[in-house]
Amino acid sequence: MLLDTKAMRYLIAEDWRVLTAVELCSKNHELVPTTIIERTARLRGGPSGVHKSISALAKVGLIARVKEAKYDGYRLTYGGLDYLALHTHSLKKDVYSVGTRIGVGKESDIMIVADQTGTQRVLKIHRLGRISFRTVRSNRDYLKKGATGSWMYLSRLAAMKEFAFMKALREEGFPVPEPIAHSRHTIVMSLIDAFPLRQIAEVPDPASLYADLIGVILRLAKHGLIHGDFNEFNILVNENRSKNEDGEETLVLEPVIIDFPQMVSMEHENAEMYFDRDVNCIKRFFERRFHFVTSEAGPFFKKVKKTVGKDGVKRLDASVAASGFTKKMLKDLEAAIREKADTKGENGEDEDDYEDDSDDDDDDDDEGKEEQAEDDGKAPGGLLGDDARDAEVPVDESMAKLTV
Ligand SMILES: Nc1ncnc2c1ncn2[C@@H]1O[C@H](COP(=O)(O)OP(=O)(O)OP(=O)(O)O)[C@@H](O)[C@H]1O
Repeated sequence: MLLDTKAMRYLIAEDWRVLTAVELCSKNHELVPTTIIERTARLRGGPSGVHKSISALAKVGLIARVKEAKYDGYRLTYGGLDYLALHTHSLKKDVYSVGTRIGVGKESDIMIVADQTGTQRVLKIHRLGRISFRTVRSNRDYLKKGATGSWMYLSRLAAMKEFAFMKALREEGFPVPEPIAHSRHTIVMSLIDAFPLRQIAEVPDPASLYADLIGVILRLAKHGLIHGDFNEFNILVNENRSKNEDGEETLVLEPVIIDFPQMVSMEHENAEMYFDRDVNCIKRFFERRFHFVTSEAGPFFKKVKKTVGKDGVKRLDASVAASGFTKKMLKDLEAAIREKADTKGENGEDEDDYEDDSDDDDDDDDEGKEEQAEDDGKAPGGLLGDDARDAEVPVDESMAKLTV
C-alpha cells in the first residue's frame, strides 16, 4: 500500500466532529473517556451517534482504544492527526490530492500533494518524537505528559516554528520555499524542482556556489539567525540556464534552503558552536565532494556577530520569537532536536548511510494495552503505508483524490 487516504472519503461530518473532539480532549487527557468525547462532540444523534463514529474511526486506526487499570479510553493516533491536518488543508483548498512520498526526512514525512489546479506542492508532516521515544527515555520533562501528548506537542511545535521562520525568511527575500499553509504538525510549501546538494556529483564552479552558501549563512546571521543544520541535505540546488551577452548558454546554480525547526538566534548560548558547525559542514562537504578548499579563513563568529541587525536589517530572531512561542516551547523543541541529533550519532550514521528508518517506531512509553492499531505509521488508517518509502511510482500517476 503506497498511501492510504482512502478512508477520508468515507468519513461523514459526525466522524470528523468526533475525531476533532478526541484531538481537543487529548490536550488534557492522555486517554479520553467515551463520556468526555460524547460531551465534547455534542452530536445531534446523541451518544449512539458518537459510538458509531468512534467505531468507524477506531476501525480505520484514526483513534486507538487503550485499556488502562483505572478506565478505558481513546487516544488520537498519528493517522488521526494526519487526517485532521489534511482535512483542514483540503477545506481551505490548499491541498486537493496527495501523491507519493519523497525525501528522506528523519523525523518527518515529505509528500507531494497538489492543489485543485494540479499545481504540485510539498506537504511536510513532522513526526518529532518518533525516534526519541524509542531510544532515549530519561530526564525529559516534555515526556512526562505521556507519549501521545508529547509527540503531538513536539511535532506541532516543529511545524509551527518551521512555518514561522519560512515565512519570515521568504519575506526578507531569502531563497526558501514559499510557505503556503500550516495545520497542526504539517506545513504545505512550494515544491522546489531541484536536487539536494548531496546528490550532485560535480558543479562547474564550486568556488561560486561555495561563496553563495557562505553568503546565505552571513545574511542569516545579519538577521540574527543561524540555520543550525546547514548541510548538503538541506540545500537544494536549482539549475538555471541563461544566455550571456554573447548568446552563450551559461549554467547558474541557485541554492534553495529548507528545514528550519532547529534555527537558533545569534544570541543563543551555544550560538558560536552552531555557527561554526554550519560553516564547517559546508567546508567539509565542498572539500570532499568537489575537492574545493577556500583560501579564506573564517567566517568567524565573533566578527560576524557584530553585523547582527546592521544596515537596518530586520532582526528575525526577535520577531519570530515574539510570534507566539514561549521560552518553554523553544526549550522543549530544542531539547528534542538535540536528542534527534544525538540519536543520529548513536546509530553511527553519517551522510553516506543516510536512510529513512522512521517507520519502525515502537512508542512503548504508553503503558496501556492497545486494542487497535498503533500510531506508528503502520496503522491501517495512517496516511502512509509500510512500503511508501520504497515505492517508485511516478508522482502524477500516483495522485489520489481526497474527497472530504
Ligand atoms: N519544498 C521542497 N521541495 C522539494 N523537495 C523537498 C522540499 N522540502 C523537502 N524536500 C525533500 O525532502 C527531504 C527532507 O526534507 P527536510 O530536510 O525538510 O526533512 P527533515 O525531516 O527535517 O530532514 P532531516 O531532519 O533528516 O534533515 C529533503 O532533503 C528534500 O529532498
